[in-house]
Amino acid sequence: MAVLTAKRLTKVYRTQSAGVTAKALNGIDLEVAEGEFVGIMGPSGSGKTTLLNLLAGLDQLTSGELRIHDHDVSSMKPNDVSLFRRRNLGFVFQDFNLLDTLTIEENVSLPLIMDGHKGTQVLQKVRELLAYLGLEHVMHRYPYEVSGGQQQRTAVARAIVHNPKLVLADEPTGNLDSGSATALLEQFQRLNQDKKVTILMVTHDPFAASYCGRIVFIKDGQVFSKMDRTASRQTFFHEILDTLAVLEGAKG
Ligand SMILES: Nc1ncnc2c1ncn2[C@@H]1O[C@H](COP(=O)(O)OP(=O)(O)OP(=O)(O)O)[C@@H](O)[C@H]1O
Repeated sequence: MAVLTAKRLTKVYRTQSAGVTAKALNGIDLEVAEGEFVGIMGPSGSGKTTLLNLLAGLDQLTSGELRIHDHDVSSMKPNDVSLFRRRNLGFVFQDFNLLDTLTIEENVSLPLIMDGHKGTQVLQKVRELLAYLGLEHVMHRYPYEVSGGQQQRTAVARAIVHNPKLVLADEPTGNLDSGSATALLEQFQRLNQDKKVTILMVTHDPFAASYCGRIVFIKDGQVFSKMDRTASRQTFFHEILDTLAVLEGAKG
């Protein structure tokens, strides 16, 4: 079943200077099925952030159709979009975005509390997840008292604690050292395989992308090519490097 279906998405930005427009997305089609781990790659300025913002309901499409879990997000009112986003999506950002005034455990509890859940039910679910992600020994600390890798795993726990239909990750390894990045990618892979979490990840990094099951390459606001992982991660990594070389070399 498709979790996300985007058809002919376009986004035109109107810049401050009168009459000047920038076409950031130019007819993107994208489909993500339940249980997939999909990567989005593309050169700087190709439209990755714009695409993610549209999928997240943080910005409005200029034209096209966007369905998430059979809801037509493109025709929802802004208030409905924010509620829909909170219930159905999870987010992991490059800079973690944790609240410094809350402990690790409280940060992860927040989505459930905001959704009206209370007491032991919240505590049990959060502690289970923290244990699964190897964070139980730091759960009473504040974000600035744990490592970057632990902060990002906390962000992952917060992104999935309410069982969202889709997790959107924007350069999640961008601020991590290589050891923590690898650990995070292995967690993503485990969550995807064991817990069937559906993930869409934007990344510049071919190593991070090699953990995905499928990559969609974009260039100049359009889909340039798609690639499925059919063999080992190492083989996929080399295939991604080859495609990036063609992508960077191709005239826009
Ligand atoms: N608010 C804005 N107003 C006008 N143009 C914009 C705006 N945001 C992005 N753009 C333009 O839209 C295009 C796509 O930008 P976007 O940020 O989506 O690319 P990106 O692939 O995420 O780039 P990067 O990898 O450098 O973050 C670029 O040409 C950019 O200059």
